[in-house]
Amino acid sequence: MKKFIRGFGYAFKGIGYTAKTQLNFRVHLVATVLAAFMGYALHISVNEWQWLILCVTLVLMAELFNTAIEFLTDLVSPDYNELAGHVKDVSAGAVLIAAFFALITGCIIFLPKLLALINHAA
Ligand SMILES: Nc1ncnc2c1ncn2[C@@H]1O[C@H](COP(=O)(O)OP(=O)(O)OP(=O)(O)O)[C@@H](O)[C@H]1O
Repeated sequence: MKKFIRGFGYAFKGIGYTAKTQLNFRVHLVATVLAAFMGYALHISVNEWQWLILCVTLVLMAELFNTAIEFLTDLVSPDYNELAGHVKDVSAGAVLIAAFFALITGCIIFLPKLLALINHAA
């Protein structure tokens, strides 16, 4: 049981280290807080909350894996190596796809509500 709880500590340590060292991860955390605030303010449905939570999970997971891959690449290939470059580029591509999915989902959920709000105010 102690080992199981210690595992959580290591996981939080990894997330904390990523937040401390990676600007992109911090940007995604801020975007998460903003999306949650907008979801609350615009009264999105349970279904929409589920999509939002899926987006946040995908993006943060992709960013954590990308960071781990970057660290590992720097460890095994500190000098310039074409393959090491490809490894990092492919990994960054995965984050981009997750972020793009989140952006499109965010537009689908929030744009109609924001437009309705603007129309109502006009
Ligand atoms: N060892 C290397 N060999 C060849 N190309 C590399 C190497 N390290 C990085 N690159 C190239 O430089 C790009 C940026 O790498 P870098 O390690 O700076 O990552 P980053 O995305 O800027 O993340 P961070 O700012 O967190 O370090 C990579 O995507 C890759 O194209």
